[in-house]
Amino acid sequence: MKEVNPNAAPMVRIRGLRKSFGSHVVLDGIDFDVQPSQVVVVIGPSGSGKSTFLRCCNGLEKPEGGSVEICGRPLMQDGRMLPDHDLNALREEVGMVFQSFNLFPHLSVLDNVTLGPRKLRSLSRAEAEVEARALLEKVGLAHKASAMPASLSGGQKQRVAIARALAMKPRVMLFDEPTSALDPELVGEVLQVMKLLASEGMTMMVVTHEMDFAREVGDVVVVMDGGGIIEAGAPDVIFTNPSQERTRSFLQAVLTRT
Ligand SMILES: Nc1ncnc2c1ncn2[C@@H]1O[C@H](COP(=O)(O)OP(=O)(O)OP(=O)(O)O)[C@@H](O)[C@H]1O
Repeated sequence: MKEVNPNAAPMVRIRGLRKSFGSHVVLDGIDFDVQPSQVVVVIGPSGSGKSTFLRCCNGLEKPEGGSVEICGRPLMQDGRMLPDHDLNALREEVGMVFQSFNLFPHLSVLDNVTLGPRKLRSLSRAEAEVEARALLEKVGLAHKASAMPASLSGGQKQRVAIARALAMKPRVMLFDEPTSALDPELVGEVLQVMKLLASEGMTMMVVTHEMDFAREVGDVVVVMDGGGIIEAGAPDVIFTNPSQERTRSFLQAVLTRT
């Protein structure tokens, strides 16, 4: 477990977060802090609001109430989002990786990674390419710089998506089921890159069904159900001695399935 400085300001501070779709309350007043360098793994049954929670943390979903702060700066307050210009600036601090990769299909791997820094960080093509090649090296794909996304495996696409998110130099990385769309034999290569980022001190929030990853890499495991966080704690506690019966039966169901 990483040392967490109790006096450090949280990297992500969430208070009273509420989100509904129509009459369906998905997040019912969530309070949570993510400390710098922490890896928070979010687990819970299907439909428990894990993705919605993550998406609220970078403004992809607009909540009805509550606040989210990134590095002390409000992304939303009392359910009101920042104006677009400020929201976009703050979003650059929060990288997001989706289940479905979301690469630009008409751009090469290198151009996928350089686009954001050129447009939003105002880097020259040459500067952006130097950084992008280093990131592709980090995710083990330096040799695929000129390839088109369609020629890559799912695991390779996801590693490009991670490199692309990192190219914006985020302070926090959000992963929404990054391995769920992958064939089982490709899951490991993506988890490996995520483990590397964790070991380098990246602050991460990860929604995943990969319980081994939650156990090995998570500093905190958050269990969601019924519109809220039902418990949160160190993986060894959550996995061996959860305080909630709902956590126990969820884990039992998941662990017997895998
Ligand atoms: N855009 C939307 N419009 C209407 N309902 C939505 C929308 N997005 C999510 N929901 C509903 O909100 C609830 C929570 O969805 P969410 O995707 O956050 O759950 P989850 O825990 O991530 O589920 P899963 O593990 O299956 O991905 C679900 O009942 C879902 O159907």
